[in-house]
Amino acid sequence: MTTSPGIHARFQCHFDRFHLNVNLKLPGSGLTALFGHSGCGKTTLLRCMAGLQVATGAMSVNGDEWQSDSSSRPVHQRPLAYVFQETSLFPHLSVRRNLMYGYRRVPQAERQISFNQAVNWLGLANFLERMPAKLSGGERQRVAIARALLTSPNLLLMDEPLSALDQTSKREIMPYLEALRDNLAIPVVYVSHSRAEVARLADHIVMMDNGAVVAQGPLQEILARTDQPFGLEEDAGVIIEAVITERDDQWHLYRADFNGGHLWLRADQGMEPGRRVRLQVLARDISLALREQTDQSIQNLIAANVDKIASNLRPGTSMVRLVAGTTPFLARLTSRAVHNLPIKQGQRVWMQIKSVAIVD
Ligand SMILES: Nc1ncnc2c1ncn2[C@@H]1O[C@H](COP(=O)(O)OP(=O)(O)OP(=O)(O)O)[C@@H](O)[C@H]1O
Repeated sequence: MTTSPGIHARFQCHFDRFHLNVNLKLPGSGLTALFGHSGCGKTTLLRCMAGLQVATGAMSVNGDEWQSDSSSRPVHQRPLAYVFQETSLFPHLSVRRNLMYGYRRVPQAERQISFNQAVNWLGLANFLERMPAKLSGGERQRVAIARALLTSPNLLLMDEPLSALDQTSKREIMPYLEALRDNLAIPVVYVSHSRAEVARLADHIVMMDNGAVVAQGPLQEILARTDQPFGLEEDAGVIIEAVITERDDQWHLYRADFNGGHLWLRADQGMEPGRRVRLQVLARDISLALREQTDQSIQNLIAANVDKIASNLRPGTSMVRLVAGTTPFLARLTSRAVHNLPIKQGQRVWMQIKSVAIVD
């Protein structure tokens, strides 16, 4: 097992009718999502990482070996924190005392996150004297995450932390999770089967099926693959990192710049220039033209190079991977359109983008 940076996780474990067999190298920072259908083994993999599930294999986190073929540290000797679907706050302690519980046990010299930092990141300043029963589900989960961070872990594991929350609470907690993703120095491994959560939060994605990894890599790259894991061609689409640069009050539009051009979008909520957003562009919402056609209704026209064409994934349908600047896109076309235009690898084309949505 290597002691190089990043997370190395190689596990094999067997239940009656289920086999987990993975060998992963994940980034040593940022948020990695474990994504896949119910029962594919996400929780089992997380439990193997934590040492909660006995498995053969090896595990190291940024050079620190937790498990090898000859030895395995028990869970309490692995410097990690685990956040579950359901929070387990002490009901008889205030938020402040819940937070202090783990914090006090970490020697001062080993504390990586200060009390105030955790309180600020999770927006808890106004709740510190409240009892858990007086908090909403989302607020309780924010306390649970802060409490986990205050134990100064080297790895944060989160198992569907939003799945017990209603839609409103999910919306409220999202910006806090985004802030964590952007501020935490330690890696986060986050289990989810929600595409929306993964699209919004993940830097890196591991797609699992039946106990095995079917694809893994940076979110943008994986979503822009022409061969869609799980046969998701119908919903195929890319996520783009962009910055709002302009608000057009006359037409109620926002301009979002990304590496490769800019897109105009409508948004329900008010946004100030400078705000970073993730945008979703579906493959079925992009058509291609060989010239810039301004005499039509689609306003988002982006020049791009054809990188790859996957023909007849389904009868009569082709998936075209394009790159504008450094940003990949997917366009789903009929194979006849690809043939008749024709669209060829390496060609310069214009993408006509019918719809762009902010991921929220
Ligand atoms: N202790 C166990 N004994 C026997 N089978 C188990 C045990 N734990 C999990 N399994 C089985 O292993 C498979 C993977 O379960 P796991 O909970 O890891 O899936 P998951 O992807 O996290 O699913 P979900 O999204 O529904 O939480 C399932 O078929 C499950 O029934």
